[in-house]
Amino acid sequence: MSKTLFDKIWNTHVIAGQIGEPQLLYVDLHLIHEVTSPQPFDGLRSTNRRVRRPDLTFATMDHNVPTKDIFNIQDQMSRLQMDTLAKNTKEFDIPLAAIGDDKQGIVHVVGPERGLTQPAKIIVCGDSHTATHGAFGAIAFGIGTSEVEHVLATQSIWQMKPKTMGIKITGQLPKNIYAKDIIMGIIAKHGVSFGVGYAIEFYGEVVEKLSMEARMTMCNMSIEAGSKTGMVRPDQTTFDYLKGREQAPKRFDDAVAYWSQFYTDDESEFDERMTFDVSELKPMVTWGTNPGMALSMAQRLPGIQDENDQKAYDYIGLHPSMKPEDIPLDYIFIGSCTNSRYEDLEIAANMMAGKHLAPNITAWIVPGSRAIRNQAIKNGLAKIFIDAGCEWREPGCSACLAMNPDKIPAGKHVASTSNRNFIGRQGAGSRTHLASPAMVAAAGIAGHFVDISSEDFV
Ligand SMILES: CC(C)[C@H](C(=O)O)[C@@H](O)C(=O)O
Ligand code: SF4
Repeated sequence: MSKTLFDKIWNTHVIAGQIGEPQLLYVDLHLIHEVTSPQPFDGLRSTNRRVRRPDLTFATMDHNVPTKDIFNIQDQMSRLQMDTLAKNTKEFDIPLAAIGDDKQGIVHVVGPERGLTQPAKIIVCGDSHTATHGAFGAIAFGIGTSEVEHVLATQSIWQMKPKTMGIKITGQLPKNIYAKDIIMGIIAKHGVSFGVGYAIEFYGEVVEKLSMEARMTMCNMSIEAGSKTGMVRPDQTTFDYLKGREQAPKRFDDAVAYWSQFYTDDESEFDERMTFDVSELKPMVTWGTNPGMALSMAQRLPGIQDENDQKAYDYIGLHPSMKPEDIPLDYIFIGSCTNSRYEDLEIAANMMAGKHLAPNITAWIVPGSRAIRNQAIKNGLAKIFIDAGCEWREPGCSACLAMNPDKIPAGKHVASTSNRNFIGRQGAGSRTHLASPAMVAAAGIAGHFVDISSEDFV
């Protein structure tokens, strides 16, 4: 019988339970960060249990890292969370990439970078953007705090099997249009909850040509469509990315042979299907307070349909029928697990090379990991950013959610490569406009958003 990629991985991991009820699944990789792990470890201690597979668990520090002066953690809560993670990982023998460490970075950036994220695995983390790892053809999803404890203790998790949705991406990607625009375009069209209850697989000719970095950006934002899991079939691009990475399988050819069995046999197997054509896609930006409140550079800000729109407009300080070019920007932020990988920085640096930021703009460039940071310094990207007038920071979540000193001030507008534009997300009263790294970099130079896909843009 033909099966989906999702079904094949699921079926190889069921330990107990029947379809239609929660099933117990084996977990191949458990990623941990400082925010959602303190209680689970307390739970283990209070019941005198150990971590079942510390070797399949990996911890990093990301949310609370001060990206300017990494060891100078002023905030008491942040410091407590970091110290607690260091203490817990030591006590339970879990590998930790602490601040300053070569392997440290945003959890969803370092998993793939180390080669821990691999096809056909089940990967969990107490973090909603775990969907990112699905780009490798893994089932990867965020879990709650009590589930983190369960996985630590048993290396397994109870889950209801979701339905599957195939999103076929067709057409030709226009100039300067990226994976970020595709996923933002899909969410703008179908809303922030169409994926609830579904595991999404992205497929089709456009996806096949995307780099691993771009696939990660798409899968990362599946959660913003309500789906806990976004995935892409593993292929040669996936295998080439993984080859030679620190934690990649040593018998690599055998691994590739195994991974190659994991694909959707027939698209008619999806419970739900949709198609998204990118040929006419324009750069996307958000105007409101959820990722679905977005428009393309060819549109004007929408009219007020309901109370939610009114609230969003009141918060964001804009008005209907404005052009996206007229959104007054104060900051640009290039970072987060959506868009802080080397390729993202390279695209942004290309936009900024030999140019300088507009006088109204403050820019923070925050690489997703120390490895990326080092590579960007070595290859001259950091210099381009610094010469353009940007602040070049240390790796961490930074202004993506402002759980650290990187906060956008109240009332200020930021063009951001992150994934959420919720009220207060990037600092109390901050006003977020999500976009691709190329768009955000170009906005930094121009001082406002510009249509980088237009013929006139050079
Ligand atoms: C802090 C963490 C639990 C949270 C998440 O789950 O996503 C954060 O990473 C976010 O992006 O909002
Ligand atoms: S970068 Fe942002 S979205 Fe990603 S894990 Fe950190 S806070 Fe969450």
